[in-house]
Amino acid sequence: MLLATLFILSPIVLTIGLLWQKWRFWRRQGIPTDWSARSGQPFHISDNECHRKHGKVVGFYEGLRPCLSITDPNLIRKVLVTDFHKFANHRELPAECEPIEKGVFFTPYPQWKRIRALHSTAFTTGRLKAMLPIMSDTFDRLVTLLDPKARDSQVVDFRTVYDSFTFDVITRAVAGADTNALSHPGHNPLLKAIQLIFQADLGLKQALVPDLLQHSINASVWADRYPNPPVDVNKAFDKLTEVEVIGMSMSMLGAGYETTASQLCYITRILALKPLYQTKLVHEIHNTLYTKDTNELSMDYEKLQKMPFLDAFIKEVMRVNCSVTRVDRIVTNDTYLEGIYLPKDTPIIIPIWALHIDPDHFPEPMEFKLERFLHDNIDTIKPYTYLPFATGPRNCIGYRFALLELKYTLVKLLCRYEFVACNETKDMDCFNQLIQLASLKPYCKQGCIFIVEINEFVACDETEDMECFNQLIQLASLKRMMVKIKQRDDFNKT
Ligand code: HEM
Repeated sequence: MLLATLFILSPIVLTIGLLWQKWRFWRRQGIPTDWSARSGQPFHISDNECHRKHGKVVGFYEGLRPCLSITDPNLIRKVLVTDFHKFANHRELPAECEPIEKGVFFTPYPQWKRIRALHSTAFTTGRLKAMLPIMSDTFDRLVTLLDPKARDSQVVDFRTVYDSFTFDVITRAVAGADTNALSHPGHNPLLKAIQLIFQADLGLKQALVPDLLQHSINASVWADRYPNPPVDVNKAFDKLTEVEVIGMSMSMLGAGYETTASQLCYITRILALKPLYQTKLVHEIHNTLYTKDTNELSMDYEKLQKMPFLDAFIKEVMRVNCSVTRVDRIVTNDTYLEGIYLPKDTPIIIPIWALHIDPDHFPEPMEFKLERFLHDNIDTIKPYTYLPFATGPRNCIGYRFALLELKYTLVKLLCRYEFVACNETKDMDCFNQLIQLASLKPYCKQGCIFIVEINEFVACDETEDMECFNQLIQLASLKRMMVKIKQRDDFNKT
């Protein structure tokens, strides 16, 4: 009897002992451990909660695997920049799924180095300047869509509009394909296929099944629009296999349209809610771009770089509303990070949003204050605390393109339109505060508790708001951005 009991109990005891050993990994090293159930909450919320509660270096577990999350600027510098080769990779895809795994985002070091170098040729200053006509032409399509709505002061869902706009810009500029998503916002098959790739619940492999995507890209790369592609780009493409070219196109399209569209949504919302910024930006546009002799506005790459108010405005929008709320790195081989032992394959998380709203780095973090990024104050921002595009050798390859597109589009929009907050725009603001409020509650561990608290708060608001808010929580991304648009009559049209 005793033997039988021992026989049954020993594997259980052994398993518990093993788990105990594994789950003491961080404690043994004196690193605070976050035990909260992270599932059910968007990353930015759980990351922020975890750092508010435990400090700037926190361990947690994904199953048995230890993971480290850091908001300490010195450690971030080491991981992203100075010791880059030890932490060079993003997480791998769950299953083999060509061609996206051959794209620059997922390719592991050292192969990544070659691919990244070839891709970088697409974002030199010369090439960015050459992309301005594409942005201009695509903006004209946007105007065709928005003008009738602006004439009637309609409420527009800018989410769908900007998704199509940025998708057209990126497909034309980076993949040399023109799918004209703006002609039917929300109904473009290629855009839908790309969106599927990023719906986590479908699984990447399944989402890639539509041949449509590959065929579209294959057929269109450097087709009609670029019968004679620039020599340097041709050379770069020669050095990539066909799968790598497709992987690259998918990485660029995927990484390049939604991120930028989200920022345009946030920009539009802030402008609508704080009209004073529209006035100030219009003032700067007028002072910088208006030519007295010709009585016209002229815009080029250099002039756009010399607009400090515009620059600060966009930076502050990106601080509070990151498109990418966290980045990760994987430890390449067993190593130490400032005395912390990290076995091979340990994920390291850099929670960008939590970093951006840390009051140690940005006083009154929830206040929209673009002064932080104006010349007189910029030096007060500590290095490695503001990272909308991350930093170091594996930072966002398209960040200069994205900033150019944001600035260009914002200036053109403001020359033509005025944005006015409607009820739904204001609700969004309230929802954002709610998310932040909830995220500051240190002991709100589960998604359900989180929602109960929201329910209490929302009880006096309309049901529709709740629906919209739930979408926000679930997807941690913007589903809609409703703002009223009006024709501007106080400005020369460009
Ligand atoms: C506002 C817009 C954008 C934001 C906020 C953004 C942000 C980011 C961030 C945070 C990363 C991760 C960097 C890291 O892991 O260290 C990233 C990577 C990347 N981004 Fe962007 N991005 C934007 C627009 C774009 C655009 C327009 C393109 C393409 C033209 C692009 C292409 C990429 C690619 C290919 C990577 C992977 C780089 C690599 O692993 O070497 N992004 N982006």
